[in-house]
Amino acid sequence: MKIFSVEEAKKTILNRKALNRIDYSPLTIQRTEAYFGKGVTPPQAVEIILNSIEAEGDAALIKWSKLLDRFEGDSILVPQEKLKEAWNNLPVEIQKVLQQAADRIRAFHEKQPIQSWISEDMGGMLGQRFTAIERVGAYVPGGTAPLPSSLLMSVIPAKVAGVKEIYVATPPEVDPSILAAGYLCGVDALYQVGGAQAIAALAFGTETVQRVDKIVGAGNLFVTLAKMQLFGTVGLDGIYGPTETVVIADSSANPAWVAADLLAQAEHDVQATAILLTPDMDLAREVQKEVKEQTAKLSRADIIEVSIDNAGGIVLVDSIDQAAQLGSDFATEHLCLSVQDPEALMDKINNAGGFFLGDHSFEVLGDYVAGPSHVMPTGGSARFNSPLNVLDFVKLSSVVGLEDSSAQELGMIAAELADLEGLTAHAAAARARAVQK
Ligand SMILES: NC(=O)c1ccc[n+]([C@@H]2O[C@H](COP(=O)([O-])OP(=O)(O)OC[C@H]3O[C@@H](n4cnc5c(N)ncnc54)[C@H](O)[C@@H]3O)[C@@H](O)[C@H]2O)c1
Ligand SMILES: N[C@H](CO)Cc1c[nH]c[nH+]1
Ligand SMILES: [Zn+2]
Repeated sequence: MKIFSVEEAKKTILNRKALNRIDYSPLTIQRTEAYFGKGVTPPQAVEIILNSIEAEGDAALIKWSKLLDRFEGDSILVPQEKLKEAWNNLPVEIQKVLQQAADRIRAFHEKQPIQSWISEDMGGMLGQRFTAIERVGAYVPGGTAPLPSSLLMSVIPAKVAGVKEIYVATPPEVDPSILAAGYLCGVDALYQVGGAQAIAALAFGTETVQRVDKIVGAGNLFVTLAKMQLFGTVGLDGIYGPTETVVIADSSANPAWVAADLLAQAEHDVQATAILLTPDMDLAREVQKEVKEQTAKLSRADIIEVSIDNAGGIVLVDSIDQAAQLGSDFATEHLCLSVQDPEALMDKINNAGGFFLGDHSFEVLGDYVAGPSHVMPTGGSARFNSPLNVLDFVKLSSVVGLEDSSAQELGMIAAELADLEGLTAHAAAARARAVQK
């Protein structure tokens, strides 16, 4: 893991680019050209997929799944009895930990206050009425690693919000743990399809896949690019792409744990980001050594080495305050504060998907069982977006039921403003109320 100066880091690993203009890794370019032809970029490949799903439905879905995921089945829909069978076949201790995680995630999201309200002190009924989104698609990543935890983290907040129909899509072959998690959470259907093609199918609907009102869930570059291209066609939760973690550490931090936390997130994807910001050169060297030694023992060392080489590093900062500013500007998904006083440091930082306070509240707890959803904003979108939560599954409607007297008085103001805008029909509608019934 390379040690950077702040100046070097600002030109490289801390330099955020808009997602669809990033320099794709050679591996990603090579894979995409292998499927779509020389010179085809990932956004162009995604556009090809989306257009074909919209035009050809299931036929295109099967075609892409065969090409991209070596799918050999003939139906995208996994029968519900397969979900129940997978749950029943799980070892009891695995059923127990999935249930424990699900219970904590539910308990956390049930604490989120969602309350419709009506006031009567502005001339009649005025307020906001919350309603759950009717149909939600939850994408569960499963390319390099099946993530049943992601199914819990996407579906449970939707259930707490009152969403009536929840459809899951995840790449084939679907790991039994994901099927079992789908049974545990009571999903309405589970489709064995991944990538951009899954997002397109949920957005447009096909002969087999239910069209939904909103799609949530994390995914790789292709899933994220598909969501970006489908903005407006379907409701979307945000940019929850390749995993990112930034650790801010001082001399109090445990270098072995800092290295372990960086590697945990680096193993998600060749495009994952793992960065340490520290003013302590001794710690930097210790972590560098730990990263090397620990990586050698990890089964996903191949992914880690690419991601660390691609977007990882240690940045030697002048102070913890400078680290806080750099961290906030980077707006990472996970921000781990392994410092003497993490709460005080958090108060100096505005942007992060999730704050993990202290050496013991490590982000892997957040990945599985702390409670908040681990589906968190990436690509710098933590500047304006949040981790997936109950609010993603409700929408509100304004309620206006003014008393006649107030309406007439306000109508005259509206009419003047309509005149100002040259909207004569608006003005006429307002003035029509001014005339006694
Ligand atoms: N931000 C978060 O909250 C969060 C949470 C969990 C996981 N993640 C991220 O989700 C991602 C999971 O990635 P994954 O790849 O394991 O699974 P994935 O399910 O996101 O993507 C796999 C799909 O990508 C498609 N694909 C792969 N290469 C392609 C190519 N060259 N052209 C077109 N399509 C292609 C395949 O069809 C496959 O079904 C990782 O980046 C991980 O870091 C993020
Ligand atoms: N850290 C991931 C979010 O970027 C979530 C996850 C799932 N399983 C393990 N980790
Ligand atoms: Zn993780």
